Amino acid sequence: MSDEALDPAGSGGRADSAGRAGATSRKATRPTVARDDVVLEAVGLTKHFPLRGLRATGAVHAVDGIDLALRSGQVIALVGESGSGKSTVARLLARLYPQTAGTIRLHGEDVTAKRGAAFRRYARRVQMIFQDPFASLNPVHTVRYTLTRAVKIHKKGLSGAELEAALHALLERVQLNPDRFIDKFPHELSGGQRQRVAIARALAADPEVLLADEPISMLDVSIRIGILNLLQDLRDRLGIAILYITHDIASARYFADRTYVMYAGKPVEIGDSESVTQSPAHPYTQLLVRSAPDPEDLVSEERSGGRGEPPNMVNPPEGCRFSPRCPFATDVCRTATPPLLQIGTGRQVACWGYASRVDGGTDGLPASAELPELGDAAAPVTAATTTSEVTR
Ligand SMILES: Nc1ncnc2c1ncn2[C@@H]1O[C@H](COP(=O)(O)OP(=O)(O)OP(=O)(O)O)[C@@H](O)[C@H]1O
Repeated sequence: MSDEALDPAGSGGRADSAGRAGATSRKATRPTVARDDVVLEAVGLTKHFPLRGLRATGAVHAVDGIDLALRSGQVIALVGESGSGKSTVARLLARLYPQTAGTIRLHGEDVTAKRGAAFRRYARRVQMIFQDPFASLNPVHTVRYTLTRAVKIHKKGLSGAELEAALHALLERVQLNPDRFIDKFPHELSGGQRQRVAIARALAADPEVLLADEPISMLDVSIRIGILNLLQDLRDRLGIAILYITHDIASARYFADRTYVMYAGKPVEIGDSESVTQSPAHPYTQLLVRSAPDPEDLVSEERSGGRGEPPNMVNPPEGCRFSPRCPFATDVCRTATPPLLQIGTGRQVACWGYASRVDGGTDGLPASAELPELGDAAAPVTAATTTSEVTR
């Protein structure tokens, strides 16, 4: 089934009067935030999963000390290959896992110890959208049932015409025609339509933050852009802060305001998406960009790539975790962990190759003789600079 049944009017124009389910309750539950205000913040967020088994010792270092600030009306992309810790970051922010270390703050308030009603209040403000819309909707329930349940959890006491209006408003908000879709079962919907219903269910909570974990990767290529456009619309109209998790740096450029490139549980490059994708500074980002043959092409089935060893996350490499795969690595890269260095407005890179160029000199950084020679950050990556390729 195609997505042609979408309401082409987008219902966006009606959204403020009808499209926000329970607009009055929004006022009651949601603090007023200005566009670009920090809504959700992680500081030093870390997750180590202890190995299980009789003789097992150690832990998987899934996420190691990430700082992240999600702002109202902004999309941040977390990009990286499989196993780099992207989903774990989203699950930590959703409080589905306890963190090993670090703090999560909502509007500046530490939420890491919240339980019971306080946790439930947090959970409704920070909603997750999962990768697989086929698994995330119960096949025995209609769209009406699924959305009614979500609305009633978050807006107790709604019934009759008010409830019906709220359900219609939610479907309109995700650009599905309510009359056509409200009584459908999941098997009667396309993947894109199911993902829209899953997004509508998340919106029932009137969230301030959406954590979208690869929301398009399981969808037919022809409908991916439609879902990204919908999320963009929610960002713009409702000012929702969005964390967008993806393997695909090309879609990050299209969709995200800022991009964080993750490698082996750590961010290695951060900046506005245009700069990160057009002039990647970190050798790993260069490799990712290189593996996306056409940055304009959001609908490819697969990116090129194949060779290259992902790091051991139980005993991550010493120093820079990318050093075993990096064509520029020197001794310092293999022994000392590079900090995130400021390399321009809003841009940071964790690479010793930039240590001699950062503002404020090189105090505390290795002597320049020890540092790797990197090419111009803006220079295109060539085969000669690429010894391995990302696996996905
Ligand atoms: N519940 C868990 N228990 C143990 N290890 C886990 C658990 N969840 C994730 N990991 C490990 O943590 C590391 C990071 O996994 P994560 O799923 O966050 O990466 P990812 O970048 O999202 O990968 P993918 O794109 O494949 O989902 C991996 O080595 C993974 O095997």
